[in-house]
Amino acid sequence: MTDTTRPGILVVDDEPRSVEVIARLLDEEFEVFTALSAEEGLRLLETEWIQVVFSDQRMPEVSGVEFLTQVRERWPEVVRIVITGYIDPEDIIGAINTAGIHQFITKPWHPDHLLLTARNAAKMYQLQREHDRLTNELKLLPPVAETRVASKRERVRQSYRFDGLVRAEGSPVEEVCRQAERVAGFNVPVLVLGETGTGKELLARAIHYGSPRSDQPFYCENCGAIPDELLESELFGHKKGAFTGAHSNRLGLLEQADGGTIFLDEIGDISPAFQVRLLRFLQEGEIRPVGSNETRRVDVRVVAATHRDLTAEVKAGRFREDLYYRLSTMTLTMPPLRDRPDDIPVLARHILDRLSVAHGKPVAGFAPDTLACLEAYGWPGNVRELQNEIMRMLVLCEGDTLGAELLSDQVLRGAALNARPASPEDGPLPPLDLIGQGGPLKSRIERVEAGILMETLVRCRWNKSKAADELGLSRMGLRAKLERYGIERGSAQRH
Ligand SMILES: Nc1ncnc2c1ncn2[C@@H]1O[C@H](COP(=O)(O)OP(=O)(O)OP(=O)(O)O)[C@@H](O)[C@H]1O
Repeated sequence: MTDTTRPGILVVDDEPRSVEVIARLLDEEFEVFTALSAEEGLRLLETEWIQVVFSDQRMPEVSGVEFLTQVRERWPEVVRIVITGYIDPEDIIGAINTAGIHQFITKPWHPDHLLLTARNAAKMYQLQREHDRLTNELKLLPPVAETRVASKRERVRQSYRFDGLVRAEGSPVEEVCRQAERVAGFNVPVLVLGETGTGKELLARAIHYGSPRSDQPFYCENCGAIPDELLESELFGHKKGAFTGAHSNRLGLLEQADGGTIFLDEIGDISPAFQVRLLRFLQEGEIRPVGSNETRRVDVRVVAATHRDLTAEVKAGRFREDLYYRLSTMTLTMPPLRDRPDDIPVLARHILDRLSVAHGKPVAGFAPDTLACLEAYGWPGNVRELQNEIMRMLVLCEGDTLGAELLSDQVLRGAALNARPASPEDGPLPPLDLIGQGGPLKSRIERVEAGILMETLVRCRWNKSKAADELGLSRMGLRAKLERYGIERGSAQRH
């Protein structure tokens, strides 16, 4: 069985004696594989975990550079080194361009030099892998204004702290974060429940970056709507030829996340067969790539999430009870945005600041009636939908404030419909079904304004001082507007 703790090195040379000498030299520190031809070398690359290739330049069938060009095409991450008897500057440039050669070693080589080259190459492989991982994580990062951190890693960590989950004081999200912070330090699985867009993934990242594993990788896999075979190969990896299209070996995410955390989103959607596969992994801590006979032990913390009611799924027999208990040592629930309306203005402000910096479009903020609508709307898509709405408004905005006229019909209409009277005698529902109808912008805006006035008065139980305060109007200003729109308590609005 391959020793995955030592870097794998492949030595290719048609001279058995040369191969043997190099192998003996490197054997103490590396897992060494040897091949007497390029063809044999390619076969080994397909099946073994190899990070560095040393190849002789002069071989009968293909040259070292030609062989390493093929290696580059199929395994670009592998570090490639040529051993050659002569050095011609033009050959070097050609080899660097076509085969991406990391280094040339000239014959006769010194053992110390060869060993040092092997060590540096293995280190380079690791650094490159780490770099790729951080770049991937940074791609997913929300841009953070005013954050100056020393390193990329620190930037990632800073962005995903628990206070990166924006919420108002006293929000139910505070309690969720408190519990998550407590469980972060324990090496136990966490199940995050909540509707789509509520911030489950953000919470999972905060758990990882708040845990002792924070220096290790964090990977996400969306398990929903993806066929079993693909999911299996994504998570567990596969060997070349394991199925049609498996052109090369592939390292699964569970192995890549070794030492760190994997976030399995939409876990409630996995098939019964895959539930068994996952349960086995959780019980044994071992993975076996598709098409391979070898198992490997990995240490990965699992944070799973679903928008489904998983206990109901268990009761209905669609989700295995044993897997449910394995995953849910600690269960956290992200509340929907409509159940935490106080978070809306804080989140809206945060999102607007972030987007206006990211898109270089400074705006002062939201008009009071815009905020009132944002707070009244139900947000079935939660924070993600709020983000999209604000982005849309930012694109359309021509002034320096986001006015209600920029809101989508959906939000305007939904906000109005949600603004139910506190009791029947408090008055009629605002006639905001008119909003969706056509007409010149000015009259549509007036209809929106009238609706917002009505909604605010209903919510403030017709306390006009409170409504005026909330709307940022003087009492006189409010009265003028009410007269203009013919709004009074107990009467149907005339617009
Ligand atoms: N409290 C919050 N503070 C700041 N941003 C948030 C917050 N909650 C969610 N977001 C943002 O909203 C978007 C959706 O969040 P996230 O992807 O974490 O939700 P989710 O519940 O995992 O969604 P899904 O179930 O659809 O995968 C992300 O861009 C995230 O950064």
